[in-house]
Amino acid sequence: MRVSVLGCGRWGSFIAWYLNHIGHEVTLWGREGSKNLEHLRASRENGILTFDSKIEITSDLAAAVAHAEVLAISINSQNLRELLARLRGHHRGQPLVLCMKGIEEGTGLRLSEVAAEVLGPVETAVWVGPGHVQNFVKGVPNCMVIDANDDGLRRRLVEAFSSDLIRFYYGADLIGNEVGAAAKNVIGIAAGMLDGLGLTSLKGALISRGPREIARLIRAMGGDELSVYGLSHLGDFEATVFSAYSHNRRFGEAFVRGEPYDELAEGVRTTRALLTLGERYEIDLPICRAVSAVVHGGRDPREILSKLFMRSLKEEFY
Ligand SMILES: NC(=O)c1ccc[n+]([C@@H]2O[C@H](COP(=O)([O-])OP(=O)(O)OC[C@H]3O[C@@H](n4cnc5c(N)ncnc54)[C@H](O)[C@@H]3O)[C@@H](O)[C@H]2O)c1
Ligand SMILES: O=P(O)(O)OC[C@H](O)CO
Repeated sequence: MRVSVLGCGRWGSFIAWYLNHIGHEVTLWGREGSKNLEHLRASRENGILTFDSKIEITSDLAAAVAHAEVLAISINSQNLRELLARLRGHHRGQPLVLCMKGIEEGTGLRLSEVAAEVLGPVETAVWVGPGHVQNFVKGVPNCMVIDANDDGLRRRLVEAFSSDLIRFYYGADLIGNEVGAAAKNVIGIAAGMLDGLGLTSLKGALISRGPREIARLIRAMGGDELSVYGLSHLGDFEATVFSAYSHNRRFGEAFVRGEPYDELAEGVRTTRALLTLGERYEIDLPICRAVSAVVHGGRDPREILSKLFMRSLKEEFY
């Protein structure tokens, strides 16, 4: 399959590396002037992976799109709308594979909904689930999930992209998989905060209570609440809540320690988007609210944690 990957950061570069590794014809596009692109062009490596000579690297969006049967996109979620608007003039209806985890701030739209809003009806898949580049390039396998708004696309991609390095499952709940994947980053920030506060032992409670509030939201949005226990959310906790590689977990830890953190932590802006959805669907999201109170509201994390504990008492499952 001829695939163009749009976005040459940590994950986009990996997607290009992986698809080439399993025999697809790959072009990687990045913005002209992008440091990642320049570095990859000059050295064909990015500090974590090394590119095979067959991978084309370009800053010509029109050429990258013209070449492709499928477009895989992996950039900051909040910039997807802007990239799709640039893509509009070149797009010839090729299916999109969104390799990203977020919900649009301001609108509360899932990324597949953003794609439909900008490009009109388009076959769109999401590729989500656990995995860090550092592990994959060492040959450590993982399981992921591909879901789509079109059954044929979902099947074609799972079958074309599966290998002994990534075992893909057919996703069957686009709402649940998109919301679950985005929300795991917020749980990851909360986990990092616990690490930073010396409260790592509370992570068990976090990974039990976090999915319950996200499950209620998914159900209210028309998805299947069981999706929260699939690869896109619970299945991603080892790679996020417990991993030394997770940018979201590391952001949360650095934040409560008052240290700077420069990498992309998608959960920061997804937190706000989830609260928008919580209001829209009248679902209380206490853990998301707590993360937002600390990260956006500047509140003391210990005080916010104590408030979480002192809420009215509840049945465990409701
Ligand atoms: N296991 C997984 O599924 C997995 C793993 C890592 C990251 N991700 C997801 O991949 C996405 C990207 O994360 P990352 O770690 O690669 O981030 P990153 O910061 O390393 O890379 C983002 C890239 O997007 C580019 N970019 C930003 N706005 C753009 C625009 N408007 N047009 C073109 N390029 C633009 C940046 O220049 C950068 O190269 C996130 O949504 C993240 O959650 C998924
Ligand atoms: O490093 P993070 O927190 O962006 O997580 C990366 C992947 O989503 C883990 O599967």
